[in-house]
Amino acid sequence: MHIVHTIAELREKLSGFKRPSFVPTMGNLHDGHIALVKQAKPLGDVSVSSIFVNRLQFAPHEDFDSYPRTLDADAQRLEAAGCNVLFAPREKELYPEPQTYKIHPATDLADILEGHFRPGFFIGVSTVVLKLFSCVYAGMPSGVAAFGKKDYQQVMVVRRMVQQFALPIEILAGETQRAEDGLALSSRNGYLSAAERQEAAELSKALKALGAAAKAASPADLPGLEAQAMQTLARRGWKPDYLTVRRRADLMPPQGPLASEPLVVLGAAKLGSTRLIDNLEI
Ligand SMILES: Nc1ncnc2c1ncn2[C@@H]1O[C@H](COP(=O)(O)OP(=O)(O)OP(=O)(O)O)[C@@H](O)[C@H]1O
Ligand SMILES: CC(C)(CO)[C@@H](O)C(=O)[O-]
Ligand code: BAL
Repeated sequence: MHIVHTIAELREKLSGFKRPSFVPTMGNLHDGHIALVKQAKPLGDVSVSSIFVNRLQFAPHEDFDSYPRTLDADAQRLEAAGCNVLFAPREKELYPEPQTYKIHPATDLADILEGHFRPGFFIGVSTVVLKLFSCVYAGMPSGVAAFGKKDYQQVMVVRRMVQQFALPIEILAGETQRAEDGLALSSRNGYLSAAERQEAAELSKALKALGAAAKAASPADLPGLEAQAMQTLARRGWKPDYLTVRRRADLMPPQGPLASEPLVVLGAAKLGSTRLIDNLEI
């Protein structure tokens, strides 16, 4: 595996290939990331991953500074997974000057849920993803990029961007990899104390319970069920941002009979100072 830190080196290592399979990450890799690399690899002719903690998508009070940076261990895991090129740019390489040209996904999709609770988040994500895409795919006839369903809304925002800019990139959405107790794997799980780690599986349990209750309900019942689910977590010491049942197609609240369209239950909540997100398709 080649480890490259500049765009020029990346392009040099990719010259001669026609269809990169790419997994962008912020590093501190776990089995969720590795599963994405393994799923995407057979769909392209060279496997590329990036590690870049993107300041643009963090609000000033968020965890940009404390985000775990574990490049050596990450490189070992990627090499074992069959990655061919690891792109790990320094901040000055990707942002040599303040990034004043930004992608503003000003849509219903990007302003709700995560976009509501983390204003600016999808601007930062879309901007860096487009920039990473341009580093990896420039001059390529096609490509594939893999994102995890754990960040459900992020996959949808990226898909929409790829469609609106007519990028020749296929977006693969990988299933959420979980610990045995159901907790979605996430780099931020590393912030949890031992007691919090035990409690953390309650988020996926709450989504499951809300999904089961929603199946037997009508749309008018949903706000009450969602409020109950948030209260249950709050009583256990969580600070929930949202637990909600949405249409998979556009993440809007369902209008018609709940059995008639594909739905997803999404949640975000803070346990101590750690904010976790998860979701479950029902
Ligand atoms: N448990 C998981 N299963 C599948 N894909 C995942 C999982 N966790 C993260 N991913 C995906 O890996 C890619 C890189 O994510 P990132 O580096 O932010 O990791 P993360 O664990 O989600 O970190 P964070 O704790 O910051 O949310 C994203 O597409 C993300 O959706
Ligand atoms: C897609 C991404 C790498 C952009 O920084 C990040 O949002 C992530 O790791 O999910
Ligand atoms: N995994 C999504 C990136 C973030 O939370 O900043």
